[in-house]
Amino acid sequence: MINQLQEKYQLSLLLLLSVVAVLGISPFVVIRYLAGNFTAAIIDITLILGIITLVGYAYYAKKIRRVSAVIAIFINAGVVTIVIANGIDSFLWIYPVFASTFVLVKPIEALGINAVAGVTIVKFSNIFTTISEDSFIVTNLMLSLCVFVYASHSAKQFRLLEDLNTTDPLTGAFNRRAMSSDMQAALINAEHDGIKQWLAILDLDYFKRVNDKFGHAVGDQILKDFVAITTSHIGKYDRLYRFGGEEFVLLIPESSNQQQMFFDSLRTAIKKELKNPDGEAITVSFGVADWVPNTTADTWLQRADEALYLAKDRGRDCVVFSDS
Ligand SMILES: Nc1nc2c(ncn2[C@@H]2O[C@H](COP(=O)(O)OP(=O)(O)OP(=O)(O)O)[C@@H](O)[C@H]2O)c(=O)[nH]1
Repeated sequence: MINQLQEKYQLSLLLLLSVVAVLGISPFVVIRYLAGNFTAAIIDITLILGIITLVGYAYYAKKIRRVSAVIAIFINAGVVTIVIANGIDSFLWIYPVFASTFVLVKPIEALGINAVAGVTIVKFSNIFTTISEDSFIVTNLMLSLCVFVYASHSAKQFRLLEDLNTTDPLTGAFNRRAMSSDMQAALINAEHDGIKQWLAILDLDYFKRVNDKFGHAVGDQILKDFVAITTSHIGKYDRLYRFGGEEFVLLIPESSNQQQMFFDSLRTAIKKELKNPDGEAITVSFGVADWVPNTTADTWLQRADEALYLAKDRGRDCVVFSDS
């Protein structure tokens, strides 16, 4: 859900790479055919059709990572086959293919795939009667290592960008952007498989008094403590978002029928662990709405907000469920 940015980026790279590959390989189908080298022409056509099919599948099925890995293996197998079949004439294809592998899969996986392809070429092709085996190995190692360093660095930058894009800088909870895309995914899943899902708005009680009495910096620390405590009590797939100010949203994508107990025990745990500097408990009010057919992001939040309003009205420090 959170990896949408990465997925979009990977898909655009995949499309670009496939266009470059198709434009680059297509002329060779004609050249090999005219030269009477039908095996090479058939391998080239297979590569082009394979790449178009796989990229088309990735685009429509949205299985970008898996298909990228298949394409990486496919083009490496293709280059190995063509170098073994066609010899020195096709040798230079190794370099763009090995470099492209780093665009398709994780750097360490690309190193592995390239290593297998390189060793296969060394073992089975006859190109080393024309070129030096040492040069082949050293130039490939240099290429792979340089691209490996670049790709690793770029992957790290991407993770950072993704964190900045989806995380609230003060508390470390997910932000509203992440919440919107996760809610859309949760709604699609619920609509598709009918699994009950829950959305709760959690609002710290009388937080203004905390700020007024202890100052904004202490208020900030309490918000961070709240996130740390809540996160430690929720499930692996449950997600906490900062909705704004001292309001947070908890999205529970799959759940048992024990929701009343779960939210109450979470409320009690927060009350027990979240304290102001005088040691007094800070309480939280919960407004909870379950997923019902035809729920939209807006109606879901609205129902949870109405339940929260009732929780505040009933004296705070309690859980109120929307009655749909
Ligand atoms: N320290 C700090 N305070 C914040 C932040 N965001 C919002 N607040 C404060 O949260 C307080 C919210 O106050 P109110 O909306 O009146 O709510 P409340 O005092 O919690 O009262 P109830 O919600 O009715 O229980 C305000 O004082 C805001 O300044 C933040 O990032 N840091």
